[in-house]
Amino acid sequence: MVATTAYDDHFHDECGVFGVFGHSDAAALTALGLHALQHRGQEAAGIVSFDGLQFFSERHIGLVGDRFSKPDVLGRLKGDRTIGHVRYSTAGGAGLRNVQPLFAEFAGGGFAVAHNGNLTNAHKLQIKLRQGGSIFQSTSDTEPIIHLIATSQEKKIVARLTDALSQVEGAYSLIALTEKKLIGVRDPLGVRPLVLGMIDGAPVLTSETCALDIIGADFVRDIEPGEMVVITEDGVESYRPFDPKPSRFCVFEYVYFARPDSMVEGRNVYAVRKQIGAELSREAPADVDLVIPVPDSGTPAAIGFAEASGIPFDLGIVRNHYVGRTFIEPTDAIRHMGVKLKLNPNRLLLEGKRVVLVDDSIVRGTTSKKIVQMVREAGAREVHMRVASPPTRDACYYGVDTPERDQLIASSQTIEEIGSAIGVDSLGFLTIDGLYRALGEAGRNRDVPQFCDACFTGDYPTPLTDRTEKTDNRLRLVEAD
Ligand SMILES: O=P(O)(O)OC[C@H]1O[C@H](OP(=O)(O)OP(=O)(O)O)[C@H](O)[C@@H]1O
Ligand SMILES: NC(=O)CC[C@H](N)C(=O)O
Ligand code: SF4
Ligand SMILES: [Mg+2]
Repeated sequence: MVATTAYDDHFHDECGVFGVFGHSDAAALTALGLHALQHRGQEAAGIVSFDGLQFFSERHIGLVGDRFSKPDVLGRLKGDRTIGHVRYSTAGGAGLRNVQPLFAEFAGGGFAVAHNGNLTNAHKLQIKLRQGGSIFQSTSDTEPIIHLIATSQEKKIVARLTDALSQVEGAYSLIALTEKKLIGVRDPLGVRPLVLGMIDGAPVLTSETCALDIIGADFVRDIEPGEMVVITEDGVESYRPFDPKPSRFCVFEYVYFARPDSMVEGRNVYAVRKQIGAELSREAPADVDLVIPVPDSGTPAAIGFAEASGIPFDLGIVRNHYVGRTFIEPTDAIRHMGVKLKLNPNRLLLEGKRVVLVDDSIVRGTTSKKIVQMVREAGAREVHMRVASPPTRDACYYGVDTPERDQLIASSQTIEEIGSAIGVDSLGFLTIDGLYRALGEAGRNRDVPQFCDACFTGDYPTPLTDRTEKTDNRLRLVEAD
């Protein structure tokens, strides 16, 4: 049986995109770029290329390395321009028909699109489009964009895409490939990242700079919120098709999602996480012998906590790196081993010690409870916990697959109650202003918040139309993956 592990309760990464225009190794570079973005989505991956005559598409369930490392697969992706995607589904299920890039034949030629984000009015749009005659091939929230482009009254693809995107709500960093163009666009709030790079004179668009590093491309700049870049053989052109708005980049990218070695909106993610740990040590100090990270996601904040507090840092929990997000679970007994499949206490180090565990976030609290128990059983005398983000009280609708609000422990329990539920001697969270300070701000601007922080504050920066209108979008065809 292939089942989801006990870790499936948490915030999942989202998706990653990568595109290159005008390079003889386009498909191989894209596969490498997607490999660097694997942390953003492990369910499926896909690449579409164009060779001047035809488009080629390879979309597979599974990891990039498993599916896109073979010469025959890359050999089928002919041409000097490609776009690719790694997916963690937020809408429509994980089946192959929802794996991106999505592709459509328009009157004006082929069109492939890869999307990071999630649309909050996709169901409503789907219903309206179906009533108008559209036939949907997937249940992905990305597909309505294709139908909106197809039915647009505008002439040129850039105007048609703008027309389509002006009707969608939510978050998107998109890249699209046509016969003549590679297009990149970020939603007006810039919730998800997108950067421009350059390799051997060929422009690259991708989610994070770590995907530029792996192929040796230079980082050129972030695509701005609300900006559309159109790359052709003549170069890179920039458009501002939407009304300007104050940006609301996802603060959780800094806390958890982005890779620590990426530069995101001008900040190094690792440096921000260390700064977050330093803020946390000032806001919620702990009188202990050791700072222990919950690996890997809690490690940079724990280093920052230790440096700022002067308390020694040590690896009191060791992680098994070969545990995937989903794997074969032969029996229930093994499934119930839960967190031990992934994490193991470093007993000699913990015995008799007062320790503070530092993790990036508490979602349902189930992992934290098991880790605390495990560290106590390994002999720790006191176990305190400090969390490098505010309590997660609300779900995300912008490209991150989160449990619903009622599954989030902080939505119904106070910090003291969470502390006793997970069994710690003391529990402290970073405040929302502390998080903003770690990002170099004086604090959260209540009138015009500088980031999206809705999962901490409930302050959603766009309408949540499908949710508020309870739009029904039942899956009519259920396919095997
Ligand atoms: O409060 P809980 O619901 O129990 O879970 C919280 C944990 O879940 C995430 O890690 P996860 O184990 O998913 O993966 P990671 O290795 O990416 O940190 C997160 O980083 C916390 O460590
Ligand atoms: N996590 C994402 O960004 C996913 C993109 C898109 N919403 C999908 O479900 O495929
Ligand atoms: S709700 Fe949270 S995870 Fe989602 S975009 Fe906003 S800050 Fe990021
Ligand atoms: Mg974690």
